[in-house]
Amino acid sequence: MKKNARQTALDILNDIFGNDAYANISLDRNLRDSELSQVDKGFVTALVYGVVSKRTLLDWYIAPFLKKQPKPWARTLLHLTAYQILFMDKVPTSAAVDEAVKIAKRHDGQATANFINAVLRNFMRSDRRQEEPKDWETKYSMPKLLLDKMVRQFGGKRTGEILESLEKPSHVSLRKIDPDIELANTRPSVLVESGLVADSGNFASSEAFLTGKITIQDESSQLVAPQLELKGEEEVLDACAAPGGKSTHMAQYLTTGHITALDLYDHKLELIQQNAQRQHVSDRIITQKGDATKVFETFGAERFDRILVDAPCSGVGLIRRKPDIRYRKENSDFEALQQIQLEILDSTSKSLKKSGIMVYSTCTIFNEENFDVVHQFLESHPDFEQVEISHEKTDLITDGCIFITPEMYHTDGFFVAKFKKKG
Ligand SMILES: C[S@@+](CC[C@H](N)C(=O)[O-])C[C@H]1O[C@@H](n2cnc3c(N)ncnc32)[C@H](O)[C@@H]1O
Repeated sequence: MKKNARQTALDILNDIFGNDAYANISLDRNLRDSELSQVDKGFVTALVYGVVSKRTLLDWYIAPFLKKQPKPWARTLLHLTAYQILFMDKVPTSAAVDEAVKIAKRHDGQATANFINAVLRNFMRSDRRQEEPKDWETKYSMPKLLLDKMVRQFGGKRTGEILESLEKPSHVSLRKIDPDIELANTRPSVLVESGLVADSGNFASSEAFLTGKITIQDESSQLVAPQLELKGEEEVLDACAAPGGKSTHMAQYLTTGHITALDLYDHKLELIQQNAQRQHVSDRIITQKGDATKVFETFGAERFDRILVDAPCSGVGLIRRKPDIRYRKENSDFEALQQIQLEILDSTSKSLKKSGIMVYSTCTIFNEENFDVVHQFLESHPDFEQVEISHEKTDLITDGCIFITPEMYHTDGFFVAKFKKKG
């Protein structure tokens, strides 16, 4: 039997919460070969991301109507249906409930179907729908660990603004590869010359994307490549390169120079190659499997003119696009990541030529992976100095670094620091 959209969404959600699958990967795996129409695939994607980003809140709405604790899949089915009732104006409530009851019956028989039916009907008859929780942990479905860290770093007011902005749908951000390209329903980015922004749209299947005239890359991430000050002939190391967003952007500035694009995994190196081919820069990008903490051992001293360390990080700045990130963090992750980030910088710094430029970037908003790393690196590497970054949008700059949080320009949260090796 052909699997319908809601059943597909439920299966993906169970994969995420039951098997710890990444939402984007599970969506891709389940939708790639599915017989669903494009509209239904869009519906599944909206359901999955919606339920993931509002899981705690949805549970708060249905909890008073649970006379017994449902099995995990049945609880997720209730979340899925409550999400349609509360947040999807165009979906008729009756269709959402009827389909939930059918799924429950197929899955576990009539008794469970009756239970799901009773919970949902009681929820709809109550005033609960008009209520809103006050605490941010529930209202924004944000785990306490992250919430506490945000409040400590940003204070209550700005944390509230960040959380509120994460609730709004992401923009689609594009990078122009053909500088003259004009695309309907897009507007120029106010942050980067290379950028175009759209409120929505499936650009990955557009002619411009497939022929390499544009690519999909967040505006904040497009701020990185210009910091390398590439003239064209440089030998560049991109130490953590996959899937190649920044390697391919840097390659656009090169003529005779090359980028060595390093990453740990073969399947990720393939993604860089695919991206480079589509964007017509594969002659300037050499992929290599390797560990960025061992760059010095692999490449030796003073080998590169420029180095980019787009480090593995907690990715908290990406929560709007990847809402499941919030459930994957533990305190020890932040400490471990800082250690790796410093190890990578230590090793790569030795392979940079004198007077060379090294750029460090992350897609997180927490100090311990950003400013603290910069301070510790500079303290232990007196042969390096920080280069102050400037930008016409002066609010992007904090202590000489680009530091952008998601509420400022509705982009991902991002950090960029720039260093020079003394001559
Ligand atoms: C933030 S992502 C890089 C994104 C990429 N620069 C881009 O713009 O598309 C970090 C990457 O670092 C890789 N990575 C993690 N640890 C690494 C290590 N020790 N050495 C090399 N790459 C590593 C991960 O596989 C991941 O692809």
